[in-house]
Amino acid sequence: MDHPGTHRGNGAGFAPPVGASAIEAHGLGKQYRRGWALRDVSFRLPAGRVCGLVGPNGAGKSTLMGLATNMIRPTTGSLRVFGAAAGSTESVLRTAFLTQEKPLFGRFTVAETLRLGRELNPRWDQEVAEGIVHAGRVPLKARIGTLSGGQRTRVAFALAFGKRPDLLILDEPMSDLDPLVRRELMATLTAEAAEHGTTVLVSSHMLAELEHICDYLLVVADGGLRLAGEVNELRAAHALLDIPGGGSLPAVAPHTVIEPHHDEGRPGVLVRLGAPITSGGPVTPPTLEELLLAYLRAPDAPSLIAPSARVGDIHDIIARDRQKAVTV
Ligand SMILES: Nc1ncnc2c1ncn2[C@@H]1O[C@H](COP(=O)(O)OP(=O)(O)OP(=O)(O)O)[C@@H](O)[C@H]1O
Repeated sequence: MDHPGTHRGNGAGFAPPVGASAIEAHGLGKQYRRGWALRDVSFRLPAGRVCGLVGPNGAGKSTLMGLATNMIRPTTGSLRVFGAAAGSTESVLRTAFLTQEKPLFGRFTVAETLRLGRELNPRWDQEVAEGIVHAGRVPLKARIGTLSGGQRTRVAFALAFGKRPDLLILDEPMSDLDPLVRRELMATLTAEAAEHGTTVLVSSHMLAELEHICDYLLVVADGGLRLAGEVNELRAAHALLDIPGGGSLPAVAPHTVIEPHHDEGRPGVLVRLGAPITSGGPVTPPTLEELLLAYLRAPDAPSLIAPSARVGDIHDIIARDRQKAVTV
């Protein structure tokens, strides 16, 4: 079953509707007894993106994913999935969630587990699910309880992909996989996302790995959103600048220094650009990993929500109105 506003599975790639949001959060917050796990978070994740969710331990990543899948109820604010309230039938049918725990029935065989997936999901794709299981040579007759941790993860992946979700949320799903299997499942992930236009939100501490698969980024720290936007727009908003002689920080004004950066022993800084740089040769944007490390190491740096990730942005509203006019 296709959904309004999506174009799916023609094998020629996917162009999400202009302005469509997979996730939109407004003033989202979650307070536990010990304090706020997430506070006043507002952003949108445009449909069709593969988005990395990054942050230090305890930053609020799992909480955000729990809120997006209605496993956790917000204390403040709201979150919508493709325009529907998190937890509504529509958002549940369109979302697959894979956690670190991967709860599966130990007594079920792999085949029975996939059959359950088929019976519970109207859009089930048996071929995709079996393909993922077969690629790891996991026997369909094996009981889940007898599988290794990595094999169980593979079955959980098969269930998630077999559901043919529009939004796939992965909470550090690959921590127990060997490097070759990680690579294989990452490749499956990006191929599936590109072919079917699936929006992916994946949390990971493996920054170098995210660089290969993500075109969008959310960085959380201490319960707040620090960076949000397209990888390219976030990288282009920053630069690595040499500081000749090693001193003179005023030379980097009007930019915001995020952190000192030493490239092959040359003193420099990673800055958020406050104005275009017109002199001094080409500007080097940081790699995604350099950018993420800088923000993780500099918790006091001001947050940056790029235009594409802002909610209530006038351009969004205009684009969405245009889209509505086209689809009416
Ligand atoms: N059920 C809960 N009860 C109380 N506090 C909680 C609960 N779940 C999470 N927290 C707290 O909320 C904060 C955010 O936790 P969360 O699990 O979202 O972080 P995370 O970014 O996913 O961390 P990690 O990278 O370690 O998995 C932490 O301080 C955590 O202790």
